[in-house]
Amino acid sequence: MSDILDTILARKAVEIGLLQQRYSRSALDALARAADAPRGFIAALESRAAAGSAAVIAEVKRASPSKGLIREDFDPAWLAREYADGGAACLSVLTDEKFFQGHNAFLVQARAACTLPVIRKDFIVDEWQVVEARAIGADCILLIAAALSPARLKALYDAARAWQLDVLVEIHDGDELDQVLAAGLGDGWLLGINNRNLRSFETRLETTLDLLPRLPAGLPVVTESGIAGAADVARMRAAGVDRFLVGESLMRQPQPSAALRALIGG
Ligand SMILES: O=P(O)(O)OC[C@@H](O)[C@@H](O)c1c[nH]c2ccccc12
Repeated sequence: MSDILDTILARKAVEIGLLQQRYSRSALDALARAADAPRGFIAALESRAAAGSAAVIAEVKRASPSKGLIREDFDPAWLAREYADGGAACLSVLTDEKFFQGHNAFLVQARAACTLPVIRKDFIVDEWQVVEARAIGADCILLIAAALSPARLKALYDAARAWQLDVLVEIHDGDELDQVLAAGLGDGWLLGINNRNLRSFETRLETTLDLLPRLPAGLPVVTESGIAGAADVARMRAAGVDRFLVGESLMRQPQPSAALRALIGG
């Protein structure tokens, strides 16, 4: 049976074809070379965590397949300034147009409005999308284990590192964790555990908590999705998780800066 992830990946194959029609590879490479230098996504996150604070990647997310439209008044530059003001370590910007109502331009606008590093949140399955990410100014990319064979994960990771991009590798269960660890990635990546199942949309914070005993010591982990407030942050921090990716609960607030400050706490 075909689920939402398969549907999204089928659309990505079309978009990659369009990208390859719009640019020659040498033209896309030239844009990527001309882009602003990467800001150091992992370094920014790690310095916040090392300082003993909750390190939050705050997400610019207008809509999602599971929630529909999340925020009516949507201004990526304003949101970026709110998130920076509220103490975000990094930003995440959805660039997928069809399923999340995102846009490459939103990443450009958000990044230009602050000094924080930005991850391009999309479904990357091809090297051209990695180069496109650098061309629009991304500092980090997401690679989703459920969408990639181990060999492709490694190839895309290597491509990202060659462009000085950091990588957030997302898993959702123990099998995906084993695959990622077996892929033999070097440095320059972080592990993300998505509490939301991309196939069923079920969101459980136990997804992160249950996987913790299986993680290699010293591997930094980001808990993603379903963080609704300060109580969830406290619960995670009590279990030793200090890095967070938060979208919806901040996007629904009239003043995201204040909401983020409350989430991070003292
Ligand atoms: O809005 P939430 O529940 O705070 O979740 C944010 C982020 O984790 C979620 O948007 C996400 C995690 N992994 C993804 C992969 C693709 C698209 C979106 C995502």
